[in-house]
Amino acid sequence: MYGFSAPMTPSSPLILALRLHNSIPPPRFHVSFSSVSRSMSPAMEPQERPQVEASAPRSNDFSSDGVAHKSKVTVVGSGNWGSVAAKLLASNTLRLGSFHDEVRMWVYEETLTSGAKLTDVINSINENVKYLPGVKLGKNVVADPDLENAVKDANMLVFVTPHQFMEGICRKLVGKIKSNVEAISLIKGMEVKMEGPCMISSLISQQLGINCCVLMGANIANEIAMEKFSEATVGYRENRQIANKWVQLFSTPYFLVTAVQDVEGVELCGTLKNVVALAAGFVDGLEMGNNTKAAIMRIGLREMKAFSKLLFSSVKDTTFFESCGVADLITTCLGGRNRKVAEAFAKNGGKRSFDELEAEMLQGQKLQGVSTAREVYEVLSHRGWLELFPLFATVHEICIGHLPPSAIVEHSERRARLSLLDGSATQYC
Ligand SMILES: NC(=O)c1ccc[n+]([C@@H]2O[C@H](COP(=O)([O-])OP(=O)(O)OC[C@H]3O[C@@H](n4cnc5c(N)ncnc54)[C@H](O)[C@@H]3O)[C@@H](O)[C@H]2O)c1
Ligand SMILES: O=P(O)(O)OC[C@H](O)CO
Repeated sequence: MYGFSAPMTPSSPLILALRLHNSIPPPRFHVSFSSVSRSMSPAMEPQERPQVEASAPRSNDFSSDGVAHKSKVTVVGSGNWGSVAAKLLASNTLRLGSFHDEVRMWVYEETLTSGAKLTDVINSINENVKYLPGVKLGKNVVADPDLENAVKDANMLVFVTPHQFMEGICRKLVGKIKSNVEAISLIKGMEVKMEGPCMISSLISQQLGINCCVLMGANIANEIAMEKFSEATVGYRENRQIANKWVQLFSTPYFLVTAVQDVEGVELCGTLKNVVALAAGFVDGLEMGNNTKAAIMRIGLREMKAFSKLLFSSVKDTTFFESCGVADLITTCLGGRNRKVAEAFAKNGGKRSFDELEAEMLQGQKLQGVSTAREVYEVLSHRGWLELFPLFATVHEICIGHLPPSAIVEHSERRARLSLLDGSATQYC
């Protein structure tokens, strides 16, 4: 079987409740690879019901001679989430007439312990044995170790690498992509430059001169790989039609995507929750219990909102109630990698470094929270805001060994003067 063999039955209570609220498309389960028929498969109707695919011609782009062109999708990245993203996209490019079937996936090449190249293995058994073992990606996913070659024909670029590698990747892509490319970033992180913080979507837009949306949410990749029901949020700047196209390209019966016009709010939620997840992991490692963890999550959410609104006055309160906000915070603090490694860090009394624990526990997968905590701390100290964000500041100081893990509670208890933050904010980057 291939494609939509969702584990939830069409009559499961959750699916029924969601459908009653008109927020989930009707079931199209058990579509096999061979039986996918463009003319017969109905258009996906995600929550905000984009009409891109539903309206008569199936293609979106037309040349001057009126000939329709199909969009080509490339995924830049092939880690745990990158591989799942490729799987999601590949099931939809087969189904939607306005996309080429093939989804190209750029792989940061490595040699496996067997001596084989990761790319060769992915292409021969259709599985990313290192970052997503046991899951077939779809036969239309093609792994490519050559970055330039992977992007050269793409109209739609999906960026999903750990954030620390994006600056170098963008530098390599300058002048190598088509002029009409649309991009989306699934990357949870930011850069801090001399001028101030720079979100990864802005880095992509500025370095490559292209529009870039974001997709964030309560999305532990391994669960989505198993086709368990999840939600996600697309953040867009102005072009609603492009946002709809991304919603359509990612939506499946088990992956429900909603678009909101708040690119910075969505991206900051996805970025900052990783810092709170470290705090939650410290609490778990110290066995402080659920009430303490809930308190830390609440304080963290308050700091996420205040920090986001201080950086970008356009950030909307409602964004924090989308999947990218409170839902992602909860799932990451319960089951994410940042939480898990922070728990081990606290259990070891801070004596083993995050780098060491990451290498041992994640085997090549990367944490985003530790570097994000440092980046946030840089912004806070630059702007004189350290006192206003005790949880964010304390997480960084614990990570670098200046404070013990137990400080997470002692220091986060200090009353933050967040009422001071309800002022206007300047837009940076
Ligand atoms: N895994 C998840 O559950 C999940 C869910 C949502 C969002 N995200 C976000 O997606 C982004 C990517 O995470 P992931 O889970 O796909 O990756 P990962 O942590 O599983 O894997 C690390 C990836 O980095 C690559 N890499 C290593 N060194 C590199 C280099 N020098 N240059 C370029 N690439 C290099 C590796 O080949 C591998 O593909 C992160 O921002 C993460 O926060 C992850
Ligand atoms: O495993 P983490 O901590 O990187 O979090 C994964 C995702 O961001 C959860 O949505």
